[in-house]
Amino acid sequence: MLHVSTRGEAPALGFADALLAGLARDGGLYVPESWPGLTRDAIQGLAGRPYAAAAKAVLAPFVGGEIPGAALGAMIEDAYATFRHAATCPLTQIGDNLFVLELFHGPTLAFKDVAMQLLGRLMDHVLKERGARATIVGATSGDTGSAAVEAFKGLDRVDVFILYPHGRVSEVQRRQMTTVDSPNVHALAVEGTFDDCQAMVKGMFNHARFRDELQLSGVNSINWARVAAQAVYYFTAAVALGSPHRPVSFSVPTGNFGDVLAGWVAKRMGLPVERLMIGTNANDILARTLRSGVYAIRTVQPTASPSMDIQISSNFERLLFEAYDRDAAAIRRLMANLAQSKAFTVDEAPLARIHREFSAEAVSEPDVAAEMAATCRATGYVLDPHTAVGTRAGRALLAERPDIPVIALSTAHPAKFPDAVERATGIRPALPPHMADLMERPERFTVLPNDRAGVERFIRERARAVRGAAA
Ligand SMILES: Cc1ncc(COP(=O)(O)O)c(C=O)c1O
Ligand SMILES: N[C@@H](CCOP(=O)(O)O)C(=O)O
Repeated sequence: MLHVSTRGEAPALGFADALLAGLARDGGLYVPESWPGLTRDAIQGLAGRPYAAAAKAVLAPFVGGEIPGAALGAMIEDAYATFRHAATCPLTQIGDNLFVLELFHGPTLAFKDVAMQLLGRLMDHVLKERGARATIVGATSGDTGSAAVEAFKGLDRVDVFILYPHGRVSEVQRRQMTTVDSPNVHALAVEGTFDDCQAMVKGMFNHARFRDELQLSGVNSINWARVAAQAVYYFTAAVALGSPHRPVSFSVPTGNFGDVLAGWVAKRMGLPVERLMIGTNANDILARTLRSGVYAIRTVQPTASPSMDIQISSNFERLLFEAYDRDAAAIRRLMANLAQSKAFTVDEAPLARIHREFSAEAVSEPDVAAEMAATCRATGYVLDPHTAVGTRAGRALLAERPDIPVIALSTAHPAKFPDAVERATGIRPALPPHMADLMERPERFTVLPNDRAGVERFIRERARAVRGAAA
């Protein structure tokens, strides 16, 4: 299976090359050149199977034989053995036809582990096969970074540099990145926002000399393999509720648009999904875009769901590529407008295509807190603030179609955001036993100004020092 860039000016790559490349060399994002499908029988056959079995069935067509089936299967088994729930990603009912898909039973308590545990193994496998090494640079608003640190710590073929916005992640998130004592892990606190960190990472990929010298790889959802791995839980959740015989809708707390895009991919592969709800917090660029067609960047506002404090939703580019019938020139034009004037307008026909499958709701800060409080009062279930955006937006779908089950993605364990949860519910969720001493562990991080050249210099020097010490 070849992968093409949304901007049409980078070489098409196979799965393993796209996995290591991260961002395409023309600044675009890789997508498979065509969408594989699963038959109704194959989808039905996932019912009752372990999560790893579903992952093998969904991911095999994307990998396309580039990694032998037995090796891929072993990596998948291994990745999901790290989860602390027998079902890996279980469903819980919290209302009439309203379900929560718990994606937080992995090592770092957020949905990022689902893809990252596999990505770490896949990258290590490909690098070993090629006798190569890589420098991973990632931008995080808190969860991708901790999941990446956990997945890549101690690997001798990769150095990991994680850029996070200084002072804008929760204490638990920060400590998950800064307390891992492994020489190949580097936590960089950038004096800026997540969008600044993400722009810096993309800038590094577009800086050809730096990219080649350090053999850069990316683990954000700009990496196609991340999105593919996230498509799996849409299948397992829908099948548990009777798909393919019964359609379901999903409500997804959204920031960088990777997770909800994975739901769209599952639908393209044949899963009967009625609606995909994009739930945003007060950083509502996507809700505004669906309403008006105008994608316009505003200043990011800090909220109780900091992982979604994002204005530039990278993966929206992948959806636009499809909505524009894969017209790469149109995508280049939109992205040039964004770079020049911090805005672009989606044309009428592509916007109408997006509306056919997606809805969007922005959930205000008081409504997020009210959703956490009301759910806890009514059911005893404690939502984290990101999940609360999803359940609240999901209720809007139910108001329109009460007969179609809505699955809200629960993207983080409430203990990652104890202050916000306690403010809303009066309950302070405890960290699970494997993290009980997190607050006592020593931290190691470097604060850097919001300046790409300076961060590149730091990464180059640090990578040289680590490689020199290891040689
Ligand atoms: C806890 C949590 N929920 C939701 C999101 C949004 O996911 P996405 O960026 O894939 O839209 C993120 C990160 O972006 C997150 O960390
Ligand atoms: N919320 C994310 C932001 C980055 O998203 P990604 O899915 O593109 O890695 C985070 O926690 O870092």
